[in-house]
Amino acid sequence: MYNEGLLQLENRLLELNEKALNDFGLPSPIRPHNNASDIILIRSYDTNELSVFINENLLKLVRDQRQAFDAIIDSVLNNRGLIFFLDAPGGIGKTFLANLVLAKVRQSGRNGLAVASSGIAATLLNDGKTAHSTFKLPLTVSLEQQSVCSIRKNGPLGKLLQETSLIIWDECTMSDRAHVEAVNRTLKDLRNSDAVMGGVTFVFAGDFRQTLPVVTKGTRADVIRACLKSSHLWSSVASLNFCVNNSILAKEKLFLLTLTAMTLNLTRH
Ligand SMILES: Nc1ncnc2c1ncn2[C@@H]1O[C@H](COP(=O)(O)OP(=O)(O)OP(=O)(O)O)[C@@H](O)[C@H]1O
Repeated sequence: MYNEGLLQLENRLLELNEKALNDFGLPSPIRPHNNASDIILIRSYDTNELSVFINENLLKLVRDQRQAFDAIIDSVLNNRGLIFFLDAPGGIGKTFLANLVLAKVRQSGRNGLAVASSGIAATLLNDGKTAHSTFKLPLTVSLEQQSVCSIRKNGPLGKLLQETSLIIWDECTMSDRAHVEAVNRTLKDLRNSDAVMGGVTFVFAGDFRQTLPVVTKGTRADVIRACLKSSHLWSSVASLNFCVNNSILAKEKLFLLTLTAMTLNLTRH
């Protein structure tokens, strides 16, 4: 019990700032691994469960979603390191597609990381976390500084990012581009690569029609300047556009009509 407590504490510390208990003068837990730096901050997935999930949902993809799915999976499986942006209005199925892509990549035994700009959006992704916690993003970034994330190359998180084949960043349109640029610099350094995002297949998802980055006391021009679209990285991004998902809209319309009918019935009595 005592050892289990220490293990859990140390795992959390490693996740938060890559430090072990003995870095703080506290007793170290006994681990099945040789040392704390061997811990890989990655979950192992049940491939049977993933297969069931994929089989259930792959056939549901509409044409545009399927094309996007194939393009992303092709980039991952052939190590093309392409950068995509899932461009569609809210409710059209970006998160649905993202979860399916993650399942496919994880089922193939590769690492797929899911992050989102907000905590709520992160909970909708399978094993998703916030971009801030995953990339250890600096709290204050400015476009003038060449900020990087505080991730050690030989630490567990550094190793994980070197081995990752796919990163999905949902609701990226809410993030300041300085954060995305800091991640780009960090991945290039960690993966010893000059390619954008260090050569990992990267999928941004979001909707510029929804919330944009918040710039304290900023003008409209400042907000536009903070947008991902204003970044030099944007020229490397391939947009995958979704049309309106008719089948889903039809169901939603039917649901709304049923609700309206029920409300009218209630008010009549
Ligand atoms: N091809 C599909 N088949 C069945 N259901 C789908 C499909 N695509 C999306 N959906 C469903 O539609 C709803 C909205 O999808 P989703 O949350 O992925 O949209 P989104 O584009 O990420 O929205 P937002 O930008 O608001 O986060 C969800 O309930 C999802 O399960």
